[in-house]
Amino acid sequence: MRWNRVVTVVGAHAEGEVGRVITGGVLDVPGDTMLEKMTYLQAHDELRQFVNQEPRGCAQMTTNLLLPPCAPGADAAFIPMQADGTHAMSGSNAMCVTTVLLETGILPMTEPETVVVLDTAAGLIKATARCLNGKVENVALDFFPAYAEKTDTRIEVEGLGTLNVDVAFGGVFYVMPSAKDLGFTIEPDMAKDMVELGAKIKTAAREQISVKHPEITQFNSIDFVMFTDEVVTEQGILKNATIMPPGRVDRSPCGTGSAARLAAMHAKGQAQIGQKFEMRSTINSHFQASITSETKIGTKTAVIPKISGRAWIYAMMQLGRDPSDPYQHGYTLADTWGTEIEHIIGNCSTHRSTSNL
Ligand SMILES: O=C(O)[C@H]1NCC[C@@H]1O
Repeated sequence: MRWNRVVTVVGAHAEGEVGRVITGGVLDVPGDTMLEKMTYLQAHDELRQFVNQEPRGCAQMTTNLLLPPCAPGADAAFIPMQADGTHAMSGSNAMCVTTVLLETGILPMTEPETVVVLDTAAGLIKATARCLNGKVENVALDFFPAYAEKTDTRIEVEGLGTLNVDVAFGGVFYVMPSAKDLGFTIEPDMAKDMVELGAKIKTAAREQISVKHPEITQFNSIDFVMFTDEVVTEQGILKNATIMPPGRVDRSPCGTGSAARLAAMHAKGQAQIGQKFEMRSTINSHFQASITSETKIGTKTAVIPKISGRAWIYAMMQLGRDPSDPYQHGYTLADTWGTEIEHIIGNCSTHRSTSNL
């Protein structure tokens, strides 16, 4: 075998959402902060294309690049790379990264509890892993501040008319329509319909609502639509369905989406500090969610969410590239990758990358 590129990847999922972790083959990324490193990767897309695009990847997953931390006091850092690009933070992926770090021994595991501080482009995340007999049984994430940009705001959506939505930041910006307002409940057989509805709602929201994080001004666009639903409201059992490019449903209850939802609920007086919620996904997996305290982002009232869930390792793999492979950067096609992203076929990448990653 004569590969000219090899990347070691650990396959993991958190409550059903795949978050693979690159543990070898990439030394570092230029930048003095994780925000700068994320920005570099957004401009030099080769690594993401190599690991996420066909034949080595697929649209329904994230590949997380594990890096040394930049922030003092952090133990590790990660950057989520998804089908539409590189993002600042991800809850289900933070659970996968923490589980991989401890179960593969990159960081020492202590029982019954190990704390891992993760550095991300959106800020520091304290991950508390409950460990038993070498297994990470649960990862509780103490998020950075989440806040509601708008609550109960109306948008006009093609084919749907006027829709009431919340918009909030939980690590990325979410627009959150209620499934009930649209006449459905979040169930597996609604996945395709939610993807189609989500595309229209995201277009409308991006056109009609402007967002800008008060402190990290680079965060200035709505990334995901997350449909919200109630299962048993009185018991705090809720449902989330995050629609991700190029057109698929998050298999987890969505950590950053749950954080954003808690911020919107708190702003509307529907969630109090310490109140516990169970966030369920379209496949009925679940996160535990609560607000630990209130804070400020600039002049905006914000909350500190705590989101916890389980992750499992399912594979150890090496991804490689033969010099004669005509698809050095991989490829995508609209049948499964949709039309929102630019398709790359053949030996060239749309971003003629100068990166040496
Ligand atoms: O849990 C989360 O925050 C992630 N799950 C997929 C979409 C988000 O990145």
